[in-house]
Formats: sequence, structure tokens, C-alpha cells
Amino acid sequence: MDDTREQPEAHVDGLIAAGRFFSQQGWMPATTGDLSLRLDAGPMAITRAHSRKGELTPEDLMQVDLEGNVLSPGKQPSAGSFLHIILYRRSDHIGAVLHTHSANAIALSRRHGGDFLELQGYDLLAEVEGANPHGGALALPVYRRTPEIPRLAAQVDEDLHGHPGIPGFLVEGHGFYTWGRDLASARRHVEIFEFLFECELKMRGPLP
Ligand SMILES: CSC[C@@H](O)[C@H](O)C(=O)COP(=O)(O)O
Ligand SMILES: [Zn+2]
Repeated sequence: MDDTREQPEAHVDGLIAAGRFFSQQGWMPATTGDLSLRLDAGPMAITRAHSRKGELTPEDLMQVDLEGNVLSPGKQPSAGSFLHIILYRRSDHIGAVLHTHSANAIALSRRHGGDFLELQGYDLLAEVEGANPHGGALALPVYRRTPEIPRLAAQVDEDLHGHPGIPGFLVEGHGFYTWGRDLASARRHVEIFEFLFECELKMRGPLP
């Protein structure tokens, strides 16, 4: 065995595995979405812009600090990296941020017609970190999409300041963001909400 060979770090494996799994589910078609986690040293590891999330290699990951400085020379971070930064800055309890583009999340975001998507009546809601242990109701903000990421990020930051328990949000016609204390927790949130989006679309039935 070659002992001099560099071993990939655990966070690299974790992000690559998450990208592969989400893509297999159809939640990150083509190059859409982005994945990040907070490294112990402070910066985040995030996917590079335009990377195919189902086929990530260690080269597709890079480090960016929470001031937005690129720490991996020659690499361009995801266009949405400022949203990840805002979330990490907002709470020390956020250790990973995941952004998906599933058909269900996007269809629901376009159909709901309001500023919040209210989910209620699902026992699975009790599995969301920080949620009411009996399920109850949970409202996810739905933001209008905009090419102005700093503006969207400022709105997200303000809403989370007022409501620190928000576990994710939709961007209308675009996709879904969620997070967790670590990558495993954030992954669980993606799975829970993607399942609930499917339930919710079934409950609402076909368009008239
Ligand atoms: C609203 S932020 C833009 C990006 O997050 C984009 O939507 C996306 O999903 C992937 O972009 P990319 O820059 O290739 O990582
Ligand atoms: Zn996106």
C-alpha cells in the first residue's frame, strides 16, 4: 500500500456522496444546486460553479471564508455562495447548507401563491430539528426569484433574525434551501422536505 498517497478529507467524501444521492433522486438536475459545510477552521467548503453535482470530484470542491474570500486559487464558487455565507454568519448552529432543484419543490413554489408555504398535518414534521415535537405546523418562506443574490440574502438574514427556527426556504420557480447543525442533519432535512413537497402536491391534486 502507498502510505504517501493523500487521503481525501471526510468533508470531501460527505459532500460528494450527498451530491450523488440528491442527483439520483432527481433533486439536482444537470449542474443545478449547491452544497456546503462549515469547516472546523472557520471557512466553508462549497461546490464550484457549474459543477455536475451527481459527478463531483474533490476538484469540484473549494474553500471560501465567511467574508467571501476565495481560499482555493483559480476556482469559482457557486453563484449562490453568498446565501450560504449569510446563513453561517447568522447562526453558529448551522454547520451545512444544501440547495436543491427538485421538480416538486419548484412546482409547489410556483403554485402556492403566497409568501409562506404552510405545512401541517404531517407527523414527519416532528423530525425537523427544533420543530414542535408533536409535529404541528411549519411555515417555509417563499421568496421571489431575483438575480440579485445579495438582496435575497439580506431578506433571508432579516427573516432568520426574527425567526431563528426557520429550517429552510423556497425560491419561487427556482429551488429549495435547507440547513442543519452538520451535513447529516442537513441531508435529513432535504429528504424530509422533499418528501413533504411530494405529499403536498398530491394533496393539492391536479391543476384545474
Ligand atoms: C440563486 S443562486 C444561484 C445558484 O445557486 C444556482 O441557482 C445553482 O443552483 C447552481 O449554480 P452554480 O453557480 O453552478 O453552483
Ligand atoms: Zn439554484
